[in-house]
Amino acid sequence: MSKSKTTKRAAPSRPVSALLPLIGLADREILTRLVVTGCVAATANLISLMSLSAELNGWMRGEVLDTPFLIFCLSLLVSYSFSKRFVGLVLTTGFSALAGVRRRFLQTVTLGNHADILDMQARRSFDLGNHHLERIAALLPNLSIAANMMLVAVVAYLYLWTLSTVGATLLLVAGTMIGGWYVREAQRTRALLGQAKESEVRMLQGFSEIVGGNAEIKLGKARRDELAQAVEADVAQWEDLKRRHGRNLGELFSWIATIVIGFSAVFVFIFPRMGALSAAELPLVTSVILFLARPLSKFLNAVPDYIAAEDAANQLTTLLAAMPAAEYAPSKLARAPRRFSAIELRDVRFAYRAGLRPEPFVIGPIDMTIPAGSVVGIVGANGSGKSTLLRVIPLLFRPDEGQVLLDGQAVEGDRLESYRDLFCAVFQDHHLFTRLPQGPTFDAELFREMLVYLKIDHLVPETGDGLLNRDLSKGQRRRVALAVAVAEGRPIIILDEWTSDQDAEFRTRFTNEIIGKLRALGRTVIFVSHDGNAASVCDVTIHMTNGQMTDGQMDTPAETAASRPATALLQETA
Ligand SMILES: Nc1ncnc2c1ncn2[C@@H]1O[C@H](COP(=O)(O)OP(=O)(O)OP(=O)(O)O)[C@@H](O)[C@H]1O
Repeated sequence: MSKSKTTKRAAPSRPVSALLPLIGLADREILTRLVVTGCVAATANLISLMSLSAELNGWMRGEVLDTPFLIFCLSLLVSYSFSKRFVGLVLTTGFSALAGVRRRFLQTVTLGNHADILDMQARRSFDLGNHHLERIAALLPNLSIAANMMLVAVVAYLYLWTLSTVGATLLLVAGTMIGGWYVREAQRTRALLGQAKESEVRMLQGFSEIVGGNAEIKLGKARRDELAQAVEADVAQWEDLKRRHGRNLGELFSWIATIVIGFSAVFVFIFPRMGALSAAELPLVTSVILFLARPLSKFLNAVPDYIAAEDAANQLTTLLAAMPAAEYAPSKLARAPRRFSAIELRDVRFAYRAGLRPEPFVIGPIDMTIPAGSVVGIVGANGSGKSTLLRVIPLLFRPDEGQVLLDGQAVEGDRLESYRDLFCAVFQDHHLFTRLPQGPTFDAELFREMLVYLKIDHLVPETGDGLLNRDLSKGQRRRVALAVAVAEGRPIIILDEWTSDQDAEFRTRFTNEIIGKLRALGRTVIFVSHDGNAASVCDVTIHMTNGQMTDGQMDTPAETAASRPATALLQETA
């Protein structure tokens, strides 16, 4: 079987902004609509200001002007409705694009038909990706308002240009210089936040170690002090970085107000004295400058947020580029297959990807046959590769070499999904879903019957829903999980050390009864066990030693039920 581990997408060339394409605003048509809407809103905004200022001038001259008031009302209305459209367009486009990213997570990381289905790396990427996504989503409303304000500032600035070329040029030069400084400062402030986040992660890890290992550290004073000191150091570092960040942010925001008022002062105090502005122009220019102050400070205030969102978008884009290309498609299977004759593993070899160890753990080459209806036990020492093999058989881990055959045909391409559908499993780290399967193949009657058989029915509500809401012990959870697996009706049941959390009664019942019951239901059972007696109920016993299969012959089954032809049993229950 050919290896199909993470197929990486080609790394894209780095664009000017990672945020805009990510939130769907790099699209030319949307950008044009945004600019037009924003400019109409900004112009209307400016007209309302100008009519206000004209009215004020009129009053000062002892005149009452009716027309500007009408213009004021109309322009205010236009400004309101177009600003609303602008912000709405940014937010709807942005959130739709972010929902698209979420769908991509769903299709690739969570459900993707790729090798690393249980890979921690995929889970980490998912958590990290979600974190970035949340940050961008939280900043988006603020940024959309700031973008709208930026257009208002641009229009007001263009108007200022018509009133005072010297003033507008001075403003542009000073604005470029001060803006450059401001962005650099905002980046430095943002970097502090990044460092604070790192120490926060370490600090929270420390806290969860202390909470998780509470019982252990209560028994060992030295260990407790050591952990407490490490967490205290992280808390102190986090505090220091957060304080510096807060101070810098406060300074930046104060600068905004100072800069804007400083500019107004230049226009009001200096320009008229220099003769650059006439007494008639002064009130108009001053009102434009004061008008500029509001959108400008709103825009500048959002710069640190924008840097944070760009940072998150950059990381998210890198993550998306590295995501596996294999995508999930809704199942075409109307009904899971219920019959097969045999599964064969031929020269199968699987290696974990290199991690902390210099040499990754390898299993194989494995050769084995699993006839339908048989009971296969996998035994061996800790770390010998039993659980790994248990994930290779249903192809949750795809072999690097060799083939898996279903009824003599290699399981590849389109056959993979229907092959996996033959199995249900209770792994060591199994997940008990909050809702029972809803499909027609789930046998609710058999589920209740199994709950009674496994003596857990009194703790599971009649509907079966909210299973996880019940405070079940580990052993009880495994019993419920087994009942669900059986009721799902798939022909093969995988059990990884199912007895490890069971009491003495159920440990004994597992080999003496439960396996026999599953066999009688026509199920093929593949299980891992440390129980020395397990081999006595198996048709095939696989002995694993350091990833190698040292023995895998068909033993004589201890249970008489096994002597019935497997296919006959399957046909009975299908
Ligand atoms: N995700 C992983 N990445 C890399 N190596 C792993 C991973 N999971 C397990 N291993 C390694 O593979 C080896 C076999 O692990 P496996 O869980 O299959 O053993 P096992 O026989 O089931 O052990 P146990 O009886 O303790 O459950 C171990 O040495 C383990 O360190």
